[in-house]
Amino acid sequence: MSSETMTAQLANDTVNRRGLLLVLSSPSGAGKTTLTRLLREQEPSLTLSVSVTTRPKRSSEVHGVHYRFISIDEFTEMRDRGDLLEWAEVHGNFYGSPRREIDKALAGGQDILFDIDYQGAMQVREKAASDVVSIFILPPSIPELKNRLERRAEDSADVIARRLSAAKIEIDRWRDYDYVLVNDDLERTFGRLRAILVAERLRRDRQTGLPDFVQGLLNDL
Ligand SMILES: Nc1nc2c(ncn2[C@@H]2O[C@H](COP(=O)(O)OP(=O)(O)O)[C@@H](O)[C@H]2O)c(=O)[nH]1
Ligand SMILES: Nc1ncnc2c1ncn2[C@@H]1O[C@H](COP(=O)(O)OP(=O)(O)O)[C@@H](O)[C@H]1O
Repeated sequence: MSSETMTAQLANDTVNRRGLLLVLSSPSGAGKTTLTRLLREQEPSLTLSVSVTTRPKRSSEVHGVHYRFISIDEFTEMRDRGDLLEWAEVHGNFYGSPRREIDKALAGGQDILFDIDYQGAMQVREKAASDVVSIFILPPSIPELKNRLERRAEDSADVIARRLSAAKIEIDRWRDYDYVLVNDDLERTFGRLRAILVAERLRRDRQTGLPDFVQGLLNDL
């Protein structure tokens, strides 16, 4: 990821800034897909990194929108060609973030949203540390996490059991993230998520156009 591609002018900003990579992780059922959907509706300038996965499609999912559903052979080929920025095995399936779409979005000066697990979050951070903002979503309680997985009614009982048992290892990774949100009330959590995005976009180091902008102000004094 060259710094040149990251400094493109971002729409609606007075001052040029670098794009950022917003990484959301959580144990299954805590609400990251819901929060991602809300962010995409209300922050259209944010580009979602659509992952490839070998997991079967859920009935609510659309190929190319939520994931690109591919075979294990296709996944292995992409991975071995170096087409994935990061990849991991999660709950017995493979997932990865295609590099091409990310490079294209960054070249267009977009911020990018990743819904990936902690293994992927760590890989993205190693590759682009200063551009990553990572957020971990926790459920308000374990019974509520279980309720949400059951209410979603998209997975079989054994898949739900597998996801709940993985939650222990995932929840334990909370210290690796910049921010932690407890997703109790959805509207409140979403408000906090947006607040993080707004503040992170305004970090001094991300506003690469500031020296010129401030010089312009000084020249006019
Ligand atoms: N490392 C990595 N993890 C991913 C990727 N895409 C999805 N995941 C994670 O894989 C896990 C399972 O996702 P999914 O099958 O959609 O189930 P859900 O979390 O219950 O909605 C979640 O923790 C996702 O964040 C990816 O491209 N890379
Ligand atoms: N704050 C919340 N309060 C109540 N239900 C929620 C909340 N956030 C998400 N849900 C519901 O919980 C279920 C799991 O959420 P989802 O976004 O699919 O989780 P994840 O992507 O983390 O697995 C969905 O049915 C969703 O509508």
